[in-house]
Formats: sequence, C-alpha cells, structure tokens
Amino acid sequence: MDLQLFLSSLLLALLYLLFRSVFHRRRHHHLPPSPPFRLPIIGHMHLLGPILHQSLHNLSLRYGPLFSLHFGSVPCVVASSSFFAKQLLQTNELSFNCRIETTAVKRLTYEASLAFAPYGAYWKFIKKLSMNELLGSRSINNFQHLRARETLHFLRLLAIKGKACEAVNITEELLKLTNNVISRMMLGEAEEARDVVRGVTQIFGEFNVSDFIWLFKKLDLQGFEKRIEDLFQRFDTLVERIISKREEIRKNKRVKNGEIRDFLDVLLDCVEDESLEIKINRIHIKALIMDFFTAGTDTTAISTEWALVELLKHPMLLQKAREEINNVVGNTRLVEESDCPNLPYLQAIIKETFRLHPPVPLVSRRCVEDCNIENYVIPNGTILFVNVWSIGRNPKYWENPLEFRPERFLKNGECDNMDVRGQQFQLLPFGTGRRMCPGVSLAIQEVPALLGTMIQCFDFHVVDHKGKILKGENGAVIDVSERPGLTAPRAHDLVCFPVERSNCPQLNVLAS
Ligand code: HEM
Repeated sequence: MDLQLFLSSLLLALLYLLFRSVFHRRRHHHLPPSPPFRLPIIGHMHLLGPILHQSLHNLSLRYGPLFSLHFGSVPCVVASSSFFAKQLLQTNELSFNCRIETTAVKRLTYEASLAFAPYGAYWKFIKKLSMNELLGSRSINNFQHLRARETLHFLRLLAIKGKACEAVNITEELLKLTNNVISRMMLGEAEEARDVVRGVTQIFGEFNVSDFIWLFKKLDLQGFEKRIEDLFQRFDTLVERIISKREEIRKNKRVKNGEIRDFLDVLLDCVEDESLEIKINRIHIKALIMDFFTAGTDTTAISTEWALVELLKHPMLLQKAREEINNVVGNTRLVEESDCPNLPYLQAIIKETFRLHPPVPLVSRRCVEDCNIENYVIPNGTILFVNVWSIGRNPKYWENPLEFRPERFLKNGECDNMDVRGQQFQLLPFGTGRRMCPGVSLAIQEVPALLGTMIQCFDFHVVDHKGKILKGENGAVIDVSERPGLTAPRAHDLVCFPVERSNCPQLNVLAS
C-alpha cells in the first residue's frame, strides 16, 4: 500500500513537472526573438559586457528592435526603436509603470523612494508633493538666485586656478556644483553627498547575479553586500545628522508668514501632520533626500560635461555658440537662465548632447501584468529596457548619427520644435509618461545656462593623466568612452587648464 502510494505520488509529481515545463515554455513562447545559446542557470548573461546599453545595442543590430533575453531565469525585453518605445511606454503604459527592485535598490532607497516606489497611492502623493514644493516652476524660479550664486562661485574658482596655471578636474567641480544646487534647494545648505551619490548610481547599474540567479540568491559572489552596506551607512549617517540638526532648529524657531521654507521643512511638517492621507515618517524623508541627490546630481553634471567635451572637440561649433552669446548677452554680464530661450544654438547643442550622450541611457521598467505587443506576449515580471542611447544613434531617425551636429535641431536659425519631454519617441532623455523624470524643467533650465557661462568666460586646455595638453588639428582629441552604471558618464575625468577669456564679464565684481 505504501509502495502504491509512493508510486502514485511520484507519477503525480512527474505529471506536474511535465505540465509546468510545457506551460512555462508556452508562456515564454510568445516572447520577442531571442539570441540562441541560452545557458542553464545564467540564461543570456554571458552575452553582456560591462556597459549594458552598449551590449544591448549590439544585440539589437542582430536580433531586431524588439528582442528578449533571460537574465538568469528572469525574462527581459529590450526595445531599440521609437515605434516599440511608444508601444511599451505610452500605449501600454500601465503595464510598465513600475521599476526593477534589486538588492541594492531595496537597501539604498529604504524601500520608500519616489523613483523606485511601485505606481500607487504613495508614489502619487510623493510625486505631487515634490512637484509642488521642489521641482515645479514656482520653486524652480524661487531658487534661481541660488543656482546663479553656485555658478558664480564655480566660475571664480576656475578663474583663480587659471591665473595660478593650475589644472582643474572639471568632472569633480561640476559634480560639486550640481550637488550643492540640489542640496541647497532641498536642505537650505550645501551638504557634501557626491561621493556616495556616484557610488549609488554606479551600483544601481551593475549586475548582481544574486538578483537574477536563484541558485546564487544567498551567496554574495561579487561582494555587493559589503559595498551596499558601506554606501548605506555613509549616507544614513549624513542624512541623520542633517535631519537632527534641522529638528533642533525647528524646536527653537517658529516659521514666519511669507518665509520660503525648503523641502526638508515641508517634509518635516508632513511628519507632524496627522491629517494627511499618506503618513510620512523619518525613513520616507531619508529616502526622498537620497532620491533627489542621486537623480539630480550626476545626471545634470554628466550632460554639462558631455556638451563641453563635444564643443572642445569641435571648435567651429564652440565659436558659433560664443558668437550667439556675445550677440544676445554681451560681455558685461553672465548668461542667465532667462537668456536661454533667446539662445537657440545653445539649446540645440543641449538637445544634440541628449541625443548622442543621454545621461540615463536605458529607461528601465518592470512589467506588472501580461501584455501583448504586436504578436508577442510579455509576461508579468519581465524587465523592460528601452535603449534610449541606441535610438539616438539609429540612422533611421538621424542622419549621420555619430556626428555631433547641433544644426540638426535648428530650423531657419530657430530651435525646431522637437522637444525632450517625452512626446517624441526618437529622443527620450527624460523618459516619458507618468514615470517620466520630474526634474526635467529644472535640468533644461540649469544645464544650458551653466554651459553658456563656462564657454562665455573660459578657454579650456584639456590635459591627459600625465598633464600633457591634448590638441589635435581640429580640436582637442578627447576620449569619449563611457563608464558602466545607471548613468553614462565619461570613463575618465575631464581635467583642463582654464584660461579666462578677454570678453568674460569681470567675475570678481559681479554681485554674489
Ligand atoms: C539632465 C538631467 C536629467 C536626466 C537626463 C534625467 C533622466 C531621467 C530618466 C530617463 C528617468 C526615468 C524616466 C522614465 O522611466 O520614463 C528619470 C527619472 C527620475 N528623475 Fe531624472 N533626469 C535628470 C535630472 C533630474 C533632476 C535634476 C531630478 C531632481 C532633482 C531628477 C529626478 C528624477 C526622479 C525622482 C525620477 C524618478 C521618477 C519616477 O519614477 O516617478 N532627475 N530621470
């Protein structure tokens, strides 16, 4: 009897396994085409190099604008055309409204951030609060003087270094500046978080096999846990100090009517407000500060640096941009954010930079319900990558796509109406739809003005790591390789000797 029971259980188990494997195959049968050589356990991970968007771009050249892969056992779909970007991110937006949650994301965002929260009541509440109190046009305008002051501080540093014939690490200084801007907007003072921020954006973009291969789930083969913990502790200590200091100040001071409160005050008010539909606590505050530091610092600095590098490589374009600034702004004052609508060539340079060097090269989402795209079925749980970097280099949409040519965005000397706010699917530097970047207005106001002041005031002689000036016949020969991570910065820091130009406004007499 026991043997009979055992044999029938075995038979049932075998039938179940057979059914599961057929069903599983059928479920994945309708996924878009996929490279052969899916290996047991690791799936297609052996096909990926360190820079994910480049690997996915190369695969798209072989397997088409919509293909699928397996990261371990996790299905993943990659879109590399404007058509599929629209299908996935707009037509089927609700199916792809969440993000991937890796071990690093979970720990470093306190599972309470805006950027990684599932689409739902908490996300909606925080998004509205952030737009009303930090990233909407009223706040952006209120804090304009603060960005201008940080820019002037940065330019003065370049001038001092230039006079002393000292090289400046522009990459580092831009990061300091964008860190200070977002920090002052959020916290009222410049808190140094850029090292943690770079570490965080880097680790968010790296592959941790434990996230994708169930066999390795408990093993930390690549030493991620220690790095995550180290970053977490550094950030947590910093943000605890900031919050405690503010709580102390608030105990002793009542806010006067009409006084501009920063974002931290707004968040602390929310903690005290019992009537809110969503309860906010200290963890949420930390998560949001981490969110805006990571999302707002690196991206803005990277775009400014790429734009500058392209101009240094193309002196004729630099000359044209300077002539425009000279005609519109002159040489008695610095370029201001409010000048930018009247500087179409400068605007076109920024758009061309976003096309060729999108700071966030992959828009990544997670499928939350089975979804049909053309004849394919994308199952719940699939990771989606829209390769914005690849779309920006596709000759189908862009003539000579590897050429840096801002003129492609001009029509009769005016900036054309191709915008970067997620309506044109061949240019998606800020993503699209509900999960689109909420910092877009701030970034497109800040980046052109910053670049404008840099080229208005300085010539830059780029040096290599041995201190030798890089000069080619037609502009500096600057390496344009990229570094792995969630964002796509240049692989090597940009180091230059800044030389103040004769028609730079007098930086030392301008009011701070
Ligand atoms: C040049 C600068 C920037 C670029 C290129 C950029 C790009 C992006 C992209 C591509 C996304 C994903 C969008 C999607 O999934 O559709 C994103 C999300 C986000 N960005 Fe930005 N960003 C920039 C600056 C900023 C700034 C200055 C802030 C805030 C201070 C910011 C805050 C965020 C946040 C919070 C999210 C997540 C939104 C959500 O999931 O709901 N970004 N950004």
